[in-house]
Amino acid sequence: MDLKSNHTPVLTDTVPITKSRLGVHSSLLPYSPTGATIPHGLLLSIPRKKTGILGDVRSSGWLDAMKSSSPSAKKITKDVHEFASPDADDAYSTWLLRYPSALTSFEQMTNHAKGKKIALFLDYDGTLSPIVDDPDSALMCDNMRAAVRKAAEYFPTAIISGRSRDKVYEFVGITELYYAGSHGMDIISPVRQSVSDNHPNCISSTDKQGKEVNLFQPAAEFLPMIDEVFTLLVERTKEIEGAKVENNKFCVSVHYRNVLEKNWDTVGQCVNELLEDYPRLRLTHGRKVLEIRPVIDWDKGKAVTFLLESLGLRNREDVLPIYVGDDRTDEDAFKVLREETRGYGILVSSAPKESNAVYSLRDPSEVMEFLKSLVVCTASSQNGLI
Ligand SMILES: O=P(O)(O)OC[C@H]1O[C@H](O[C@H]2O[C@H](CO)[C@@H](O)[C@H](O)[C@H]2O)[C@H](O)[C@@H](O)[C@@H]1O
Repeated sequence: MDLKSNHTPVLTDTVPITKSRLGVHSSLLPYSPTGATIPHGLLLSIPRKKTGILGDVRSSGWLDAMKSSSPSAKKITKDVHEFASPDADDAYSTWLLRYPSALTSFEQMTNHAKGKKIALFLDYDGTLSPIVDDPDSALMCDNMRAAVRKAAEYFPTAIISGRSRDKVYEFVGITELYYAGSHGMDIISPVRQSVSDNHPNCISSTDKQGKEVNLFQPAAEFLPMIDEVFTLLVERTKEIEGAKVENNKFCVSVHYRNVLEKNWDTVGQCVNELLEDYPRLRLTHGRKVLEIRPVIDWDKGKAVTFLLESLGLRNREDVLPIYVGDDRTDEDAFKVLREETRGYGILVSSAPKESNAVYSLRDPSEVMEFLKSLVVCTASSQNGLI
């Protein structure tokens, strides 16, 4: 299977992803962990600096990063579907040459996948549910739920979300799936001895149905810190109309989708100022959201590898992982698949953007169509092999 296709890997994260890359700091403070529970290999060395000079901070980029963090759902709809200009259409068509639609390339994809077992990895927000103004109302529709449930009958299927694992489980509500919350920092996976041997933070536990599982929480020691930061951010942003702080267990999201653009810098300042006091936390950008997370070397890409290993599917020539996602955090997973030249990353986007994905889908409704097609195609062949 040739996954290199006709384009070379690209770096997608045009917006800086760490505090140091945001230009917040100008001198380097090596990260020194105080906790003992994180395996050494997971520690990220993030250069940090304490400055407090917010003028410098602003001029060095985080406000630009906030502004460029994905068009709103309304804007996408307007730009692409309702009043799409010929220029926008042309740009999207040109972009599709580099990231072909997984629907129009479906036959080609399944031909490449012949004889392989598919493992499905799905992001939640913007992939299974459309982006909406209120994060608590981002429910997936029943048809999508049915499509995911059906897919899980044929393929091992995992949801990997920035949300807390409990929250995403509440939204999805399908017991047959594997769930990774907090951008992969909270995973429930099948019991497998080799995995718990390799990952000291992996412990035996039981899931909601009482089944024995492995629970992997590589940032467990950060829990009190994240709670503290959540409480402080709720307090400090309470005067900013429209700002919303979400506790995602091992990370915190600060939403500014509903904040007037003129006040975005106030949101950014609040977050960056607070982070000055937490050198073991870092900042990443999502879709109109600032995400605060522990400085550990763990992301959605590592979560995919972990889950493949837990499912006994890692390093197997007969396994084809497919990851569908829309966000910058999903790029880590696309990258892993691309670098290992196995599997397909599928970017969900209605607007052209750089990605490590190989294919694209326009929106969640196309994701649903894709999942249904995979099931139909697989059902018509033998034993889950296509
Ligand atoms: O990894 P994901 O499952 O894609 O989660 C990423 C973040 O998604 C949510 O925020 C985004 O979706 C909201 C609902 O559509 C939208 O209002 C918000 O602007 C988006 O950023 C979620 O609320 C975050 O906590 C997740 O980190």
